[in-house]
Amino acid sequence: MRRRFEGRRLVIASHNEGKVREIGELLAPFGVETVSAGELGLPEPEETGSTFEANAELKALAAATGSGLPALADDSGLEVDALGGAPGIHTARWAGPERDFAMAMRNVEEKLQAKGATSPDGRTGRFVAALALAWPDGHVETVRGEVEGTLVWPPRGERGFGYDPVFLPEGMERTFGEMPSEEKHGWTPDKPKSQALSHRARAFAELVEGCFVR
Ligand SMILES: O=P(O)(O)OP(=O)(O)OP(=O)(O)OC[C@H]1O[C@@H](n2cnc3c(O)ncnc32)[C@H](O)[C@@H]1O
Ligand SMILES: [Mg+2]
Repeated sequence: MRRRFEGRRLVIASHNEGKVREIGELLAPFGVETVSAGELGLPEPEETGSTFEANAELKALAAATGSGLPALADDSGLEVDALGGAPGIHTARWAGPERDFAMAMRNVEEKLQAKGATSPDGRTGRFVAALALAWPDGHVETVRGEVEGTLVWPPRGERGFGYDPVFLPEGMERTFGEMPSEEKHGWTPDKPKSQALSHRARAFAELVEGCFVR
């Protein structure tokens, strides 16, 4: 049994604007008042975990204990099969301190080229997201969502954030960078969770089942 979120206010424990926006969209139908870690002036904890789940949990717990409110964190990344699962939990770091995603996408592409990965089946990977919902008393609920796809080059589309323009989700014709965010989510609370498309929406659909009532 998951612990249910019964408050009014929830901290979105992320300093990534793109994520804060997407999580806000996913939460909107639940009538929860959200505030981001940045707006509360909470520090960005060091991500010392060796899994997405561990990093999501440490970010959520830091925000929940720092604010006295329940907090939802997301740790996510891109795993490229031909690169042995890299960049994985280091996906943000590949963009450098300036968070330069044009450079990060180029870097992934150069590594794929160096492996001779030119055909789509040599360029498979997935986006992974772990979501952790933590309470100030230290209780945490954690879920994971994944979406398989292929890496395209050159980047396509101006929407979304991060690596979205190079990620073509399986069975789709447009990259995440070309989709409006409703399509990237693929899910609203009136739909079965199997409709969720993005890693984040898949994880969220799993989490709300036990933790949120509309
Ligand atoms: O830790 P917080 O403050 O939440 O923000 P962050 O950007 O550092 O987030 P992560 O540590 O979880 O790193 C995730 C990386 O994966 C990328 N990423 C995650 N989800 C993505 C998505 O839906 N589309 C594109 N890129 C994504 C994102 O741009 C980051 O570089
Ligand atoms: Mg981070």
